[in-house]
Amino acid sequence: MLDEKKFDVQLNLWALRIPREHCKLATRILNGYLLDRPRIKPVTEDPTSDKNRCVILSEKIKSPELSEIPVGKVDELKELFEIEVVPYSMTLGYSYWTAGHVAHLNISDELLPYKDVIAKVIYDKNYPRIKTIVNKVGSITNEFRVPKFEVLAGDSDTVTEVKQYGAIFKLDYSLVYWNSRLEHEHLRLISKFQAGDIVCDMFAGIGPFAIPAAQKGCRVYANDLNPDSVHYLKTNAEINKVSDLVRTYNLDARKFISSLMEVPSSDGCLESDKENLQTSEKGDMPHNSQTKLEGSVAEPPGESGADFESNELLRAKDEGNIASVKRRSESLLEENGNCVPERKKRSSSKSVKGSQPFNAKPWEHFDHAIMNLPASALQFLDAFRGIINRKYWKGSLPLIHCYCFIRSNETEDLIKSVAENALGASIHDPTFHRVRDVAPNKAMFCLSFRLPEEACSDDATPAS
Ligand SMILES: C[S@@+](CC[C@H](N)C(=O)[O-])C[C@H]1O[C@@H](n2cnc3c(N)ncnc32)[C@H](O)[C@@H]1O
Repeated sequence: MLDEKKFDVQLNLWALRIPREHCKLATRILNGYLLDRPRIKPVTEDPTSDKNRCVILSEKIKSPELSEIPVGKVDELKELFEIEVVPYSMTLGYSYWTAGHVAHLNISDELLPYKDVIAKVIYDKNYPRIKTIVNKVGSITNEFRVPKFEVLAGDSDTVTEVKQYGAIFKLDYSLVYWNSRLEHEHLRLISKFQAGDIVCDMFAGIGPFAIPAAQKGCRVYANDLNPDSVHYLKTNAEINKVSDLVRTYNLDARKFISSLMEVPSSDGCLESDKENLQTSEKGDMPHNSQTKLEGSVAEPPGESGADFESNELLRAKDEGNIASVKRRSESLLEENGNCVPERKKRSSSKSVKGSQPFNAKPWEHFDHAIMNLPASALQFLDAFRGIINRKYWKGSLPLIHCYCFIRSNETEDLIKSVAENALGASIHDPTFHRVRDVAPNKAMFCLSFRLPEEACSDDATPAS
């Protein structure tokens, strides 16, 4: 008989008891220092008074002196209200420890000799709810950020489904990147977007930003270099019924953004479209030459885009042609097989906010770029140098959300200067949002800023 009590984990934490009207601001100030556990909200009712709330602090806050929180933040709170620190205990019981049908273990070195026994017990006690037990092996070194797992018990099928904020994500965890701990962050960033916004997700993975953004009514250009991620990105757009708002690409991020920003020539067709046509006509690329350079157009089922994708995109000769092939498909979709002169096309993307179908022109406007590849996204900022053509651009410049790591011996100013060097321009009013600690001396941050005007100047050279 399974003793469910054995699964209990007792958390002895600290919380701040604060007037409810200050809750929003206080949680913003305490960003990075709040309890960070999936499915648990760090703000709860105060059992002693409905005028207050309890803001539960992270497990790393060890004492009521709050010495782990920077003094500046504590001072900011003190200006708002008198700080009252109270002990806060909670038990994460058997029901908390939900799992998909795969249990991921990260067995420490000293327990490795017992890994098979551990796996067997978990498997026997939880089958059929859990069908596979895996253990993470080594650290992630490959460019697609895919961890290696060994199957310790059960079915070796590595395809699974997870749910986040009402969206379903299908994935093969042996082939693609996935991290359930980013759920809050995905949600936080999407909460900044408006319906109708145009979003470029440069390192989209299987879609945890792209899908909920589309569910909110944003139009999303989603790209990933890993062809398996793109496969699941498309699948997930279909499962969540947002294919008409998500366009998927399988390119290097620099190539992706520069292709997307390519302005069509005056006759409404891109120069590279013409080259593409020639390539297709010559037929020097076999139909089945689908490589990781495939770009795809996620059109609603039954639209003419489907044929276009299967016949034309698979023939695309190199990465540079992909977006232009895609854009030509937009023209084709717009007017039944003909490239449409600019004047006949619909008006600017901004004027169609929230409308269907997906008829954006990213070289005229996009609102947000998401760059979640924290180990190197800062270096990819050079991709924005000189890519915006002021002659065509409408409205304000886009907001860039660039994820990065900051070590304890580094400062936000240092990271800002790394970003500025890559951009070739000064960044004004950046915000740093602390996402989570990833190691004792290293935290993941999201650096958000508006693309500086300077980065659009003719002197800013595009990245090669
Ligand atoms: C940290 S994951 C983030 C995935 C997703 N945005 C998320 O939040 O879960 C980074 C992704 O970038 C992709 N990637 C790595 N190098 C890339 C490149 N040069 N261009 C485009 N995508 C790349 C990887 O395949 C991986 O899916």
